[in-house]
Amino acid sequence: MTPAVEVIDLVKRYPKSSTNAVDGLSFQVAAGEIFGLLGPNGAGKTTTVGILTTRVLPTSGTARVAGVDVAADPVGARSKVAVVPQRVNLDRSLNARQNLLWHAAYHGVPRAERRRRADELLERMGLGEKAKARVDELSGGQAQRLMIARALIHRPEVLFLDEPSTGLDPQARLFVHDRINELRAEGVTIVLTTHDMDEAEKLSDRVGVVDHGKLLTLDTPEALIRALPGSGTVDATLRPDGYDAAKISDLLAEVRGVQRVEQIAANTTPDGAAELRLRLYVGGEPAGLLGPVAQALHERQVAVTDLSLGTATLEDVFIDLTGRELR
Ligand SMILES: Nc1ncnc2c1ncn2[C@@H]1O[C@H](COP(=O)(O)OP(=O)(O)OP(=O)(O)O)[C@@H](O)[C@H]1O
Repeated sequence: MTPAVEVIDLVKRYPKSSTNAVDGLSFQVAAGEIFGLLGPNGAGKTTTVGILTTRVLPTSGTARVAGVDVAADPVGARSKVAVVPQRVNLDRSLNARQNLLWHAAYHGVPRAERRRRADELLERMGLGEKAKARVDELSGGQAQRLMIARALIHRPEVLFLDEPSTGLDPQARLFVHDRINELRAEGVTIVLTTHDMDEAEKLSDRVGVVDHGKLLTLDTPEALIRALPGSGTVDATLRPDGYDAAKISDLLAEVRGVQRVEQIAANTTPDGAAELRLRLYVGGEPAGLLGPVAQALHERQVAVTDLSLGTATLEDVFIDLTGRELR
């Protein structure tokens, strides 16, 4: 079966830049899949999506959507894809329904069909009451839903969603997630770029993590979490009292069963005491480590304010791959 998205050795260097924004990227997305494209700020995600949606010209390499080469046949490619950008780019001179009708006309949807599809999509996106509302009268969440409706009007095979739930309240976020899952069930392929690891873990069949324009890993969220050294965790909040963080980390790394110790935060509490939060990644059952960890800290007279169990998440995988430094 033809992949919905196919990227081979893709390179993009912007004019006057000394580095490649996309640097030899290769991956495939199967038809009907929800694929999460993740990476820190500046990793090259928007550029990659820009190439796949024909808004950015690649420097070299190949990019295909639904089997169509985006460089050789941009018009053909545009008929197969749709993109929902992060920023609202609706036409403010038109009402909600007119935005959809205009877009349908642009894509050559037959006149009689345009109205039917527009009304159906307004209903589906919970905007039935807002058909005649001007764009300025829509809330951020409603505008976002209207952009999804607009993207779907020409029945694209691949839908690119850029940060689909940034700025949405929890209800709107759940609503959008339900619609995304529904679209997948209908066979639409979805490429999602997001910084929300919880969203990526929940929605994506597979995720690819990119940094500096290169693919670092690609697999199902479950497999990536399982592959993380120590996928169970113990979070410890401590009062280091004179010990430095590195020393306490070394001490805990020696507790049997602890595979890796990561410093999550070092703060000062409102009463002026130093507080340190560490995450211990453990190989086996993390509950069995609570006693030994508490004991090791007690022996050094380090006060513990909280010890709790957790399992690793996609966020842990992401941080493990891309580090904690701010971009
Ligand atoms: N139009 C442009 N001209 C020059 N450089 C650009 C342009 N657009 C992006 N870049 C650079 O290309 C690199 C990749 O940027 P890109 O926007 O693709 O990353 P991203 O992963 O989408 O980041 P974010 O998560 O912040 O949206 C960055 O170093 C950025 O500064």
